[in-house]
Amino acid sequence: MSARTIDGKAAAEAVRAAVAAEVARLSSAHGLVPGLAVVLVGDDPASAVYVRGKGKATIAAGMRSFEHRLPAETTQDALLALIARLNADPAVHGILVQLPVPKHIDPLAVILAIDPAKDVDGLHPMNSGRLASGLPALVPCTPLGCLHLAKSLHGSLAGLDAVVVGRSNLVGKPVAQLLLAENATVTIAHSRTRDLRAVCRRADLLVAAVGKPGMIRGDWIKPGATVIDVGINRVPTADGKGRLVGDVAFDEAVAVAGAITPVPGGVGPTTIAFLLVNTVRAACAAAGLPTPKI
Ligand SMILES: NC(=O)C1=CN([C@@H]2O[C@H](COP(=O)(O)OP(=O)(O)OC[C@H]3O[C@@H](n4cnc5c(N)ncnc54)[C@H](OP(=O)(O)O)[C@@H]3O)[C@@H](O)[C@H]2O)C=CC1
Ligand SMILES: Nc1nc(=O)c2c([nH]1)NC[C@@H]1CN(c3ccc(C(=O)N[C@@H](CCC(=O)O)C(=O)O)cc3)C=[N+]21
Repeated sequence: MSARTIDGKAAAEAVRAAVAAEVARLSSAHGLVPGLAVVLVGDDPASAVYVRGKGKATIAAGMRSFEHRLPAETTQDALLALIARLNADPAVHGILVQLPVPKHIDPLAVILAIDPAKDVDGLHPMNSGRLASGLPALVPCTPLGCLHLAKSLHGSLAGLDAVVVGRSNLVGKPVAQLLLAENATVTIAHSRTRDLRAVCRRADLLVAAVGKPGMIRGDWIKPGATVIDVGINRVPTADGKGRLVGDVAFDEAVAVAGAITPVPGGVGPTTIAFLLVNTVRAACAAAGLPTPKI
């Protein structure tokens, strides 16, 4: 049996079309044009892939895009000063600082500097705390994408055994919170988990967010399970260009799983789509308008 491949690109296009329609309505009815500022300090391979897709998608949805590419030597003070300017800029409704930042910059200081109302990455403790407490919040985009794909496949996730491998604040923990809110029975695994293979094999829904190419093997997957592969890893190829692979050994997993997201073309495009959604939500909240239904 071969798993169904989940088409993240098509799912993302549908979300982006809904965003574009909402942006058109906001701009004609309220003169509101949502704006997203993206800050990249230095370079990181996964961030480079993300930045490539984001600017284009923002413009295509009818929104404003403000890109700030800073050299790797940028000081923390200079970065915090830029964030303060973006916090104060009424044309900017969403701020995203690409992670990781260079070693001499404290990522927590950066996250705490962002106005929680503009925190479209959902990383500020105000937002992660609200998510954990079941209150309305800006939620990280990749977890929103994962949930969107899982729900479009399963409808209800209630009672499913879900295993999330990875516990970062950006992906693992918020994915687990969203799954819990959907009434799945959630296990969070990490680098200290004993017998990870056995833990993964219990999962009806397996989310891999580790950053290790092909770490999750075919025999770690329960036959028929749904596999959501968040990993974005660039591996070398003979032609020197390199290619993107996920955290799941796709060729093995596809023979066992019921459904699986590919890399590229799975979770990645939905991350970008939900970044636009979060920016529209933040813009509406800033303008005192109700949360749009997208
Ligand atoms: N598709 C998309 O849109 C996005 C993709 N990504 C990609 O997803 C991946 C994960 O990102 P992110 O969460 O930010 O990464 P982090 O490096 O912050 O977290 C990785 C997590 O994986 C765990 N881990 C590492 N090694 C192992 C192991 N051998 N066994 C079990 N668990 C392990 C770590 O455990 P511990 O806590 O114990 O150290 C940690 O919790 C990366 O490839 C990243 O590029 C990220 C964001 C968006
Ligand atoms: N503050 C912060 N928030 C993030 O959400 C964040 C980050 N920093 N740093 C880097 C990682 C990585 N990430 C990706 C998002 C989309 C694709 C994406 O669109 N991928 C396409 C790739 C298409 C291509 O090949 O270009 C796909 O998977 O199909 C990739 C990677 C977000 N991240």
